[in-house]
Amino acid sequence: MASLETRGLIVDVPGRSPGRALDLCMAPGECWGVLGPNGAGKTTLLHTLAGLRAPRAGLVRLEGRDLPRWRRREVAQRLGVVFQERHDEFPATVMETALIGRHPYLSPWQREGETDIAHAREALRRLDLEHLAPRLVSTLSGGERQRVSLATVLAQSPLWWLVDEPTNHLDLHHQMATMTLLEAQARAGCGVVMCLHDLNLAARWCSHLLLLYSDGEACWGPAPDMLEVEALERLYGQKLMCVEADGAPVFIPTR
Ligand SMILES: Nc1ncnc2c1ncn2[C@@H]1O[C@H](COP(=O)(O)OP(=O)(O)OP(=O)(O)O)[C@@H](O)[C@H]1O
Repeated sequence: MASLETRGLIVDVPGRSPGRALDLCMAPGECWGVLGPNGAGKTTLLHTLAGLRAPRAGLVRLEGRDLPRWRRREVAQRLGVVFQERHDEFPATVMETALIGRHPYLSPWQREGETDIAHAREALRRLDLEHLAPRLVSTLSGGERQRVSLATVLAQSPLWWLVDEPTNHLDLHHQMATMTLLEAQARAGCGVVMCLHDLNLAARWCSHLLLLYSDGEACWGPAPDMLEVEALERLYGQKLMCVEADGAPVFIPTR
């Protein structure tokens, strides 16, 4: 019942023919990677799943109920979205930003309480950001800001994580730490849907994959079934070779 589903979903990518309707059934515990070339509609799909953008056709269903039938606050308690870039440049500190994750649980003029502050502190600790708590977000590096976005959703404790490029701007250590965090969320009973450009992160960490093609075609299923060299070459218009390392397939673009 805690599933996130789509029925006949056509995401609204302007100027594109409908392509294949998405009938996805994503369950808690699963980690979905959305792969595809630039402009294929990955971000648009994520925003549609979050109810931030209307689909061209079809519907999104959360816990068996159509998304528009939920109250916005109920959705915010269940779906956490990590956007690719944040442009809201309010002069807020790292701590104040993490506390925004608690707003779905507060009434409009209610101040954050001790539990909220404890959630935010713990989220900052998990993302290696404790020492930056009093800093203005506008003064942070790209990778530090990305970790603040992740910490804000962690403080929110959503059932579903919708993440656009989780490793954007992150160094190798923080890439691994972030993927480990998302995997731990899935193990703890959350669902994760993430757009990824790094095919190898997807191959290593995702239980399921959705391949979105430029023309609106799509296919999806358990990751091992989707990691076919030919399908991936067609997806990216790029020749690939595949080797195995550390127990996972590794795809290398050939020159
Ligand atoms: N408001 C808009 N008006 C016109 N075109 C738009 C609008 N929003 C998105 N698009 C177009 O829809 C297409 C899909 O965009 P989207 O951001 O979902 O792609 P993406 O797969 O996430 O790409 P990327 O890998 O570059 O992040 C793009 O071609 C984009 O230019």
